[in-house]
Amino acid sequence: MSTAVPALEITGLTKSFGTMRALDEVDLVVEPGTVHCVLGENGAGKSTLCHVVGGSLTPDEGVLRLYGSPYAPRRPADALAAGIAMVHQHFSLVPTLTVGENLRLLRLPDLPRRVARVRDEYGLELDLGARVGELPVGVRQRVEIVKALLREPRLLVLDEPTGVLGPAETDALLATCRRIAGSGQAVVLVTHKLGEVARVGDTATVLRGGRVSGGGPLSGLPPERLVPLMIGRPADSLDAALAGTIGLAPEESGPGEAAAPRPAAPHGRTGAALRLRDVGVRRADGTSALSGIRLDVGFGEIVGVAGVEGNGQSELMALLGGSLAPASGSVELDGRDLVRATPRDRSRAGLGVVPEDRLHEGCVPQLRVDENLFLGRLDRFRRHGVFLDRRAMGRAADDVLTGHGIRAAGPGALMSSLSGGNQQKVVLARELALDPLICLAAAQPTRGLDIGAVGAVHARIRDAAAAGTGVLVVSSELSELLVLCDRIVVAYRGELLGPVDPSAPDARDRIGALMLGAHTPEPGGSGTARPPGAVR
Ligand SMILES: Nc1ncnc2c1ncn2[C@@H]1O[C@H](COP(=O)(O)OP(=O)(O)OP(=O)(O)O)[C@@H](O)[C@H]1O
Repeated sequence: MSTAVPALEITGLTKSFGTMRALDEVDLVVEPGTVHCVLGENGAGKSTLCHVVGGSLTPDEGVLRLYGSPYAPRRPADALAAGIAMVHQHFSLVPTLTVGENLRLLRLPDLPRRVARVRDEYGLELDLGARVGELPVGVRQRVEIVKALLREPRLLVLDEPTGVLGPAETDALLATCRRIAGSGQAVVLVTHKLGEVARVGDTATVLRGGRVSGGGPLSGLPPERLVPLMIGRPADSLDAALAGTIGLAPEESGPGEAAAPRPAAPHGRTGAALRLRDVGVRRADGTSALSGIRLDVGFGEIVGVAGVEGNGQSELMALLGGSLAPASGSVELDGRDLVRATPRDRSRAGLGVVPEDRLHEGCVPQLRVDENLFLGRLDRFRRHGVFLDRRAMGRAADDVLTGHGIRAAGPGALMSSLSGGNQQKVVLARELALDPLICLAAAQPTRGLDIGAVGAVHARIRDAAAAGTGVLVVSSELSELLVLCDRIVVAYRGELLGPVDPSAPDARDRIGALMLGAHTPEPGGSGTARPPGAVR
């Protein structure tokens, strides 16, 4: 490790939003030529820290030094001029433009040479003529990284860059981080994934409730020491299967280590909570996004949809949420036709939907947290059918916030003021509270959540299933599906392949093969007496 002046040195950084102290006297040192990981639970202050370094937030107190010089950015342009490039959680590309057009918006001199250098040095290939809106999410993320690297930064800050990436794309990104550090620059990497930390990090700082709870060289901070610093309780309090998936066990959790089997749903209902028959969906340009989909989710059953992103999963969720109508086929909730039902009708009928893009589709950012929690159900707080009893609503919301461990200034805080993970928890809490809840369809339910919250969400999903709800989980995290689901189908080019029994010894390999389009039949069927899943 270098003994030169630190790339970034932060001392006594404090930032409050009203009464919420997001950062409280934070100290942090990043050496050049290293990858420094910033860890912490949802709402710990990680993004706020990134925004201060990137010049989009001004601190209340504290001193920043960049390569030994005082650094006090007032706006993002100051950070860029000082040699800092940022990659935030949300994409900053213009979807209607091509990759090349997006890069030209940077107005950098000598762009072709820079693009060639980034390609040769980091192996990051781009199709400059491709329209960004049509690119898979992993490729879009690559464009964001290239965009940051084109500036030839001295410090690259990545705020949860792997949340939206599949395993191969994550590997490529982590390799890029190492290469950047290897060529002498510094990287700050915000992540929830301890496996990634162990693979690329040199040093770490852990935040908890806005304060530094620990940190130092990662050689002395194995996951079992990081976990208590992050979540305030010992690593062995985590669900065993989950611990495997975050690098606390020697092997990644896999089949056979899946969660203990749940008892069959006590209500003894037969039939399907959700039934899709021969469903076809077309995109706006007329091409087929989903075809011949047959899927049953039984009462009390958890069905997973695996697959590389961009194989029809988004359209499946849009179909269930009611924003996309099928071109053919039927969609039924407990025998009730849903095809023409509005999103509100669906929610009232008992279909909970957690969309992938919670901020834009799952909630109303400019409304309060309590209004978002009871969206569509405000009537229960009306007095004399007219006045909204805001106190009662606030009390009910407070209970939900406490019960779900949601960090917010209070029920009256604007949804947009919550950290990404806490927004996610609000959307999940709202959908899980539907009454009745016949079926819950959740896309990437734990994306962006801290490791303590992931376990809590898995427990809630299992509880809902144990109470008879059918659950459909779309996730790009195969480890998550293997610990959570009774049955897994694989989205491939708009079809659902499988099913695979996650407890089968070769489940991971079989799912991997199906992701590449292999039509391997399940020996002996799904291995359960449950309704058949995708039938191909
Ligand atoms: N603009 C804002 N207005 C009010 N409060 C804010 C604002 N931005 C952040 N906060 C609050 O500051 C705290 C820290 O948020 P931050 O986004 O930094 O957390 P985080 O560690 O990045 O969390 P996550 O892992 O969920 O992304 C949170 O409690 C959040 O609600």
